[in-house]
Amino acid sequence: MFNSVAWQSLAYHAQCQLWRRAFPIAVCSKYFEPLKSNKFIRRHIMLGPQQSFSKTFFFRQLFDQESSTYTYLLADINSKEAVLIDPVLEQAIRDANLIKELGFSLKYAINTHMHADHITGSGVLKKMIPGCKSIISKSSGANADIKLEPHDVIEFGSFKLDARPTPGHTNGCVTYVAEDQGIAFTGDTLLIRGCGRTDFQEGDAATLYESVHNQIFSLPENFRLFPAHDYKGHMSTTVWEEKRYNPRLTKPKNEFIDLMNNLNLPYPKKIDVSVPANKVCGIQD
Ligand SMILES: N[C@@H](CCC(=O)N[C@@H](CSS)C(=O)NCC(=O)O)C(=O)O
Ligand SMILES: [Fe+2]
Repeated sequence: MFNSVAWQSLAYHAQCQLWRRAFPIAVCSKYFEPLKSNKFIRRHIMLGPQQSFSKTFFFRQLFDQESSTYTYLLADINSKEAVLIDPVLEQAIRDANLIKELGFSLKYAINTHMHADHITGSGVLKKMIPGCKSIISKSSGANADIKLEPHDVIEFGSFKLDARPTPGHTNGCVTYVAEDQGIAFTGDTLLIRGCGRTDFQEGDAATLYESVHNQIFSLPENFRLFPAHDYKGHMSTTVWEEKRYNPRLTKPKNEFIDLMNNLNLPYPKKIDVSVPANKVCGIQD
């Protein structure tokens, strides 16, 4: 459980305690102030160990530069069953080629929500890969082969994803949690040091705040989080990090609502084509 960083931190802390005894208050409070509440040690421990993946769990993060969207390919290496989370239309050939090359069989093209900034690849992937089914939540209002109810479980090989409802950015937003791998795919509900906007579709800041605090921040702190977008070059985060450093979601609820209602962001460039197409889970013919 303790890695070398944690041991070093504890050794350092013990050393500091000895110094404190030898030189009370004046010297020590100046130099060892950060250790006062053990924050230093906790930071080292929580930034350290994250759960490793099972030996047969395949994980690949893919990126679409134009929309800054992350797509995730997950698979069971034994059974070869695979899923794609949040595929992008323009990257469908890239994704299908990768799946073919690796010898996987794509069971599901899964959406975290009805995207407003790009067209999902799930419709086209269904055409390209016979047997692949599209998935979105029932509360998204979109059509798909499978419409999820809250906490439905998606299975591929020996792995599963729990569909936690996290409305707020849209009504149908879902965070997919792979409990046994210590990871969650947050869509646009939680972005790294940010969150999805709440000023269109069925956006609601208070609902998003509750979703994050009840469904995401309640996960173990060492869980890794993978969002649907990042605009600053970051790739993943953890529950521990976001609970401390997310500049929006660490605010009290009333301040968060105020901030979200005054973001004044321009609408996504492709909103007028994306939303109608995503209502049917992407282009179908
Ligand atoms: N410039 C982009 C759209 C950027 C944007 O609005 N992103 C959304 C997620 S996609 S629906 C968002 O929620 N952003 C949160 C934020 O704080 O930026 C485009 O024109 O496509
Ligand atoms: Fe979105």
